[in-house]
Amino acid sequence: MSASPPAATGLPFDDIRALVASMPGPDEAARAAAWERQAHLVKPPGALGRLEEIAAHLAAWQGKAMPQVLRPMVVVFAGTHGVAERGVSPYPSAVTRQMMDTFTAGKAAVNQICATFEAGLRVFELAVDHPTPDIVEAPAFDERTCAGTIAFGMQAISGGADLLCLGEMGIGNTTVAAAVCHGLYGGTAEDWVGAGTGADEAVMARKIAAVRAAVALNEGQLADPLEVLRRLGGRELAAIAGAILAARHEKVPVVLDGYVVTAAAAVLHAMDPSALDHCLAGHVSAEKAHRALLERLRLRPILDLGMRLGEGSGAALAVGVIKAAVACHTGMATFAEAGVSEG
Ligand SMILES: O=C(O)c1ccc[n+]([C@@H]2O[C@H](COP(=O)([O-])O)[C@@H](O)[C@H]2O)c1
Ligand SMILES: Cc1cc2nc[nH]c2cc1C
Repeated sequence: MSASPPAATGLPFDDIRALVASMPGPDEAARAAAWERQAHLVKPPGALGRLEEIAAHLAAWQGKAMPQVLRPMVVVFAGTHGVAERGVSPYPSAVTRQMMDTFTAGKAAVNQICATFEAGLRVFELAVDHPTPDIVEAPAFDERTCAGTIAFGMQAISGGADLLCLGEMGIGNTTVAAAVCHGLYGGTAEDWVGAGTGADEAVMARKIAAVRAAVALNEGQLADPLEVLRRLGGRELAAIAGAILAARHEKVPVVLDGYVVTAAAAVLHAMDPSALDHCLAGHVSAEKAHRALLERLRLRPILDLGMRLGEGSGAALAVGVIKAAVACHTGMATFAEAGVSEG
């Protein structure tokens, strides 16, 4: 269930930029054919609401009028963060490996949700025993390692999935996600920091101070979104960006999980506003800034259940809705086939 840590590939940022510049667009003929079919299915037009949009989205990005979700895959990237030693989470960094063991034992929340919807689950370890440097003091990576970790994340689709759900595990990573958002979008540290796993007032104050200081350390160096990722991010965020990019090139639609995954996705969006067009937001998490971030990215969450777990749980839960959308699209009769009178 886990893979080895990222190997340094020597891939520089220019290669990542080239992959962003060469992203394929949607199959508009497949999208149009899907909407045409929806118009004839045995229901009042539009009566399946968002399910119809989801079916058309999958048609456009899988490139087939009759999309399928037979092999949904949830990929969880796990990383550790030097900044966690500043007391920005109620939990110790050791929980990251302990939770990986729990995923392997099949006993975490995401395991149960994947089993419920017959989704696969893969956990990729990203050198969990070697935290990235504290972003308040130094960049999280050098360019080669950051690009190598993005490349490593591209393996997420290697199993042949037809829908890729992205999740993460990493104590301290809601601080890192806030730093990335603050670095990309400005505002104040307070705008982007939330309670994560359940920060109290003292932890919140340390989080805000850490995010403010990390961004201040890099003042004048954050115009390039890949530099924001390199200086303020972490391994799981870099790998998630790579997975989103690889899925786009392989015609695999993506489902994003919570704030941390969306912050990683935002790096690609800042490089090219169309970079997330193949992505659905599985849910809006209870992390304070997630809703605002989704709005900024023009992503409408499928679910809004007050969850704030991470580990891909919200994206995995959305698989149930997405599977139902595809089942209706492909399995329903048309008015003519059912012999039902059209209005
Ligand atoms: O992504 C989210 O919306 C989210 C919100 C709250 C918590 N998390 C998870 O909690 C961990 C990070 O929380 P923290 O407090 O350690 O920064 C990490 O393992 C995430 O998967 C994730
Ligand atoms: C127990 C626990 C489980 C998690 N799953 C994702 N992040 C997590 C953080 C904690 C603390």
